[in-house]
Amino acid sequence: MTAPDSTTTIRVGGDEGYDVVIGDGVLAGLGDALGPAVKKVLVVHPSTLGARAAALRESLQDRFEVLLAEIPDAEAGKRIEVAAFCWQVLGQADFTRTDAVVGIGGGAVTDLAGFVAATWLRGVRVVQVPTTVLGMVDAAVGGKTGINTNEGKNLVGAFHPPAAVLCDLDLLDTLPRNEILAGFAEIVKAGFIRYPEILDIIEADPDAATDPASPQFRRVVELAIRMKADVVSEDLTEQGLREILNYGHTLGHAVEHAERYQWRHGAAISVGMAFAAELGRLSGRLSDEVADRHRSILELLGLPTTYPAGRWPTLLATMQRDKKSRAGQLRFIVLDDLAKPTVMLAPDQSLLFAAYQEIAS
Ligand SMILES: NC(=O)c1ccc[n+]([C@@H]2O[C@H](COP(=O)([O-])OP(=O)(O)OC[C@H]3O[C@@H](n4cnc5c(N)ncnc54)[C@H](O)[C@@H]3O)[C@@H](O)[C@H]2O)c1
Ligand SMILES: O=C(O)C(=O)C[C@@H](O)[C@H](O)[C@H](O)COP(=O)(O)O
Ligand SMILES: [Zn+2]
Repeated sequence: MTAPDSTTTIRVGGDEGYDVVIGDGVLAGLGDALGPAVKKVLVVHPSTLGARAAALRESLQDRFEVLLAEIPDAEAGKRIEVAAFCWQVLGQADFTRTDAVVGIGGGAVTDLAGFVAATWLRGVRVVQVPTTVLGMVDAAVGGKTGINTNEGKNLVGAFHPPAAVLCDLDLLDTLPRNEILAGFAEIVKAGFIRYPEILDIIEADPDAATDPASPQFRRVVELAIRMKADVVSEDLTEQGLREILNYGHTLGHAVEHAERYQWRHGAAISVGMAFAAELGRLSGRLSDEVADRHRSILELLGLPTTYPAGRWPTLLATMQRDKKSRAGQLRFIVLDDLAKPTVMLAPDQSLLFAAYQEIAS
């Protein structure tokens, strides 16, 4: 496999179509992505990317008035108080509807920055600059924005597609290895629900696949983004098809909540996919081979696939608030086979418990 030294552009369709641009150095295109009408720009970033954000301001300030908003790291940034802080900055700077927000950071930052952009004056332009693998392949693409509440994950939010997504692979140079691996949980998800080629590439050589300099990495990242772009182009507001992107998330979000958001999202989703595989197997939909492949590939990547047995009642209670629930009935995404996701409606409590027993530690 030869590494593409060029830039790839994946178009997301729909009423407000936009490009996801992937490659080395693509951040240089940020000024053009913001567009000619924009006068003021708020760059939202975590402290870990303070130097990057300052450099960005330097590079943009001959064309725009640039403000920086440093927010708390990771999930601590996805809170209403942090959104209120950003609204205050925007208000004090007289941001108008022709101004724009830039989110530079991992998925937590792009979710918060997108939410601020969605709500300020009922919606201003946002350009997303994901700096984690997870942000590039999933969070920054698709226009789902939001924050957490005490009761659960992403319970408040809006669909607000970005004007562009710039996936500058150079930004991954400083990303710790455990964050790269956490991002692979969403790449594996894309492999199970749409592109099994992803699974083959990872299994053939996990070290190469997870090395941002390798052609294998570029291939799996692009396949995952293509999958997400195709799905959200067809169903932005999750009326149907988009629910497949929630594979592993029903239990995964409950694990994040139980862990008070101290676990990586990818790690929680890994446990959630192991659980979804068992649901598929025990309900007679999924072969042992495909179900077992979940655990083996996730463990190959050093991701967790088990969770303490005694936590089941708490997890079950939290899952009731899952956004896919309808009239108090739980709904899970499960597989009939590789690349054949479907909805399982109101599964019996005994089936859920039995599936949990299979992943309980
Ligand atoms: N909106 C969506 O469609 C969507 C999809 C998937 C996940 N998400 C959300 O994304 C979040 C998880 O995103 P994440 O895994 O990127 O976590 P994150 O945003 O918490 O970032 C992980 C850590 O990496 C650090 N970091 C980021 N970029 C770095 C870089 N280039 N170099 C060094 N350190 C860097 C951050 O400071 C943070 O400590 C969750 O809140 C999840 O709910 C949203
Ligand atoms: O984009 C989507 O749709 C997804 O479900 C992608 C998920 O990976 C992501 O974690 C998303 O934030 C979950 O959304 P939620 O609506 O279940 O909170
Ligand atoms: Zn996710």
